[in-house]
Amino acid sequence: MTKLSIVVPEEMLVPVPALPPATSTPSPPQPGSFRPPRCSSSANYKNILTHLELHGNGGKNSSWMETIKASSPTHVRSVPFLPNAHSESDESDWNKRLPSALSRFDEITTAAKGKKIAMFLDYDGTLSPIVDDPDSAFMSDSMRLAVKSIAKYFPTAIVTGRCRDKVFSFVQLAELYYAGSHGMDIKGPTKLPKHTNAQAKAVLCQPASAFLPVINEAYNVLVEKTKVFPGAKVENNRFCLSVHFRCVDEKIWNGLAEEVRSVLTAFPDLKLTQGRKVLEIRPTIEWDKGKALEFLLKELGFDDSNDILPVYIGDDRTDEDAFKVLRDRGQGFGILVSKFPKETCATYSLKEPSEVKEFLRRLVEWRQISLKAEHRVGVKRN
Ligand SMILES: O=P(O)(O)OC[C@H]1O[C@H](O[C@H]2O[C@H](CO)[C@@H](O)[C@H](O)[C@H]2O)[C@H](O)[C@@H](O)[C@@H]1O
Repeated sequence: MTKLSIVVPEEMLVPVPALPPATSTPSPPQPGSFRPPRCSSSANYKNILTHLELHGNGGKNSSWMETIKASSPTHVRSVPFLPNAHSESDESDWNKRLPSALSRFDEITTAAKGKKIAMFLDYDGTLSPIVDDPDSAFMSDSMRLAVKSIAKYFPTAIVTGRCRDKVFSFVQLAELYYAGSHGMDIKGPTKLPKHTNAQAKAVLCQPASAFLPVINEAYNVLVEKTKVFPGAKVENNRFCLSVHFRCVDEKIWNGLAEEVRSVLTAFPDLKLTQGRKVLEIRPTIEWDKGKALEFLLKELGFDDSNDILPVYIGDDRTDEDAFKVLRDRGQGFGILVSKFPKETCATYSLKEPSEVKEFLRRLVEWRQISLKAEHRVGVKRN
């Protein structure tokens, strides 16, 4: 029997006990809220829960806190019924299941021949390494240059759980699309790159704007109520909130989660999910990074086009919604940033932000070479 080891990553944890999982029926749409044509997020979330249940991490007896303790991304955890787990063959199994986008680079560029690449990039854990202080998750200059170069050749969007203005202050590239608040706040480039049209510049999509008052109210209450938990930090991401517990003593994680849950009982239009040592609070509308990806493809004029190759790179559970959209469309590739095996709808993997940078650089190089070749052919013909 093949031995298998698995890391239960931070973002694949079961939701806080007693909260409705993401599969629950959302509240009726609020005035002005946007109902997208199709939704895929809950299905994927259900898969993850099923996975956790299958492997003994989501069972009723295991507490939320125990699950979190076992979830550090550097913590290799054996599947209970397959003991003595981690081995070199595990790594090669993982590489076979989700090959490196760098080692399979030629496969990707072959698929891109005759098509236009559209690049979608998550921020935290993808373009910047995970750090303790969310306000200090800066992007390196070399990463900024790599993203700037990619945007010269391909339409490029940042798709993040962060507030759009905040992520812009980190990235500082006006030629990109930005989809903040898990895709609930989308804006087109303010500086027009060569490949975009004038229409794209005016893009603005805010499907959760009707929820702003309730989100702000919940933010104020959460700031007050979490003050007694040293290290806890509430981040206002405009159309969603984050309660960070990375710097909270794990002995009080459970208490903090209970407090957040208790606050949310007064806000039935908000739901709670979980990311990398963060509790995420957002409106109950059916909108996620996958919906944002579909919206942007449409805005770019590629909705029904076979001439597009969308590439989405991300590290978080929330990015799975976008990976799934690509998989369901049979179009483009999801690239998961992770050093460890995870359940995923992505096609390829990259280990960390430095590999993301390397991948972006190689793509730029490939594009420059193919443009030169196209130019030479054009000159010969004329
Ligand atoms: O969609 P993303 O761009 O991946 O944003 C998801 C959350 O990212 C940030 O939190 C995460 O990164 C922090 C900085 O490295 C880290 O301290 C935290 O523990 C991580 O959860 C961001 O602060 C959140 O608001 C986003 O929801």
